[in-house]
Amino acid sequence: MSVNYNIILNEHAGSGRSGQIWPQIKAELDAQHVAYSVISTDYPNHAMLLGEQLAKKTPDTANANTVALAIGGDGTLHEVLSGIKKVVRRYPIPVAYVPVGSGDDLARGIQMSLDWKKALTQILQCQRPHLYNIGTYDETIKHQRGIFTNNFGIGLDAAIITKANQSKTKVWLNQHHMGSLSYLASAIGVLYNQGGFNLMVHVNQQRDIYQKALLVTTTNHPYFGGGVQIAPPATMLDDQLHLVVIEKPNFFKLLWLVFLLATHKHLKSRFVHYYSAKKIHLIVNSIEFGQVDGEELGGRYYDLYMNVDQYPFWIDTSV
Ligand SMILES: Nc1ncnc2c1ncn2[C@@H]1O[C@H](COP(=O)(O)OP(=O)(O)OP(=O)(O)O)[C@@H](O)[C@H]1O
Repeated sequence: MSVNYNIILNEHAGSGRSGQIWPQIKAELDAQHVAYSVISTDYPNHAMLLGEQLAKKTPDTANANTVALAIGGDGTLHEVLSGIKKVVRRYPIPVAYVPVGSGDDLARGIQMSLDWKKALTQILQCQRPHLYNIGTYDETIKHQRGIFTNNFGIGLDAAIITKANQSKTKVWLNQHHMGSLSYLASAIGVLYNQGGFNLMVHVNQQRDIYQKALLVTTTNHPYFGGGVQIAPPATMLDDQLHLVVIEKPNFFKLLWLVFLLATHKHLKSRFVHYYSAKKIHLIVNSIEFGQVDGEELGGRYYDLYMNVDQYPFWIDTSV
């Protein structure tokens, strides 16, 4: 099947690494006589509008050969897919991305190559769409709906992402091809300052109340923060959302928890609670940082309903 790739390019992803690599990607596409068009983002969140425009102009027919190809990080793919999903379609447009951002956690989550050349091959040699889980959310206080390919986080992870996105260290680490460390670098200061908050979790018939939640992350796959395995058992193929709640211990136990997290043993800790379900309802009645796929939501209250859905990706990770 001959495919037409509609490229949405964020040259700013990976603190500009994406823009540096793009000429090489273009040369590869031209050498392989791939059919494509390309539009660059002009401002933050522009990829969402470009995704929406693509969904509006693409005929809603079976066997359409359009693929939306994001070039950037997880945030760029998130924006493209969010824009596409604004348009109700019978036949969804498959999405793909070349992971050239800072964290690239989705690529890790679906076991896609983190090397852009190999990742491009996994896209170009794909023969059919592959269905993966995505999350959908409905936040009823601010009446905000959306999707997440990776995770929706409240508390510590969101505070770390907010700090990383504002830090000069992220730029330096990206320039030295260590972008995934940028979240770790920001974690150090935030760990000490982040307070515990009140959380209600409603999953299936069960309601749990936490007085001092520190991190509340609902995820589709194991990774957040550039390769940290927050939910090791999660997979994007199991039709489930995975929720990890970490309660705030004292500072020394927190350092021990960080060690457990680094060695993937944190789920055994009494401060860590793990849920797996198709639907998750969370209430947070204090103002806490939030993040969706690494994009900052700012500080806010939450009355959050999340569901699992599926979406076609034009990526063949067996290549
Ligand atoms: N033209 C632009 N000017 C400034 N910012 C832009 C522009 N286009 C996109 N952006 C912003 O760039 C940000 C970073 O993109 P993205 O999240 O894809 O990369 P990253 O943060 O480096 O990687 P990751 O999400 O994988 O950690 C997004 O918030 C996006 O809105």
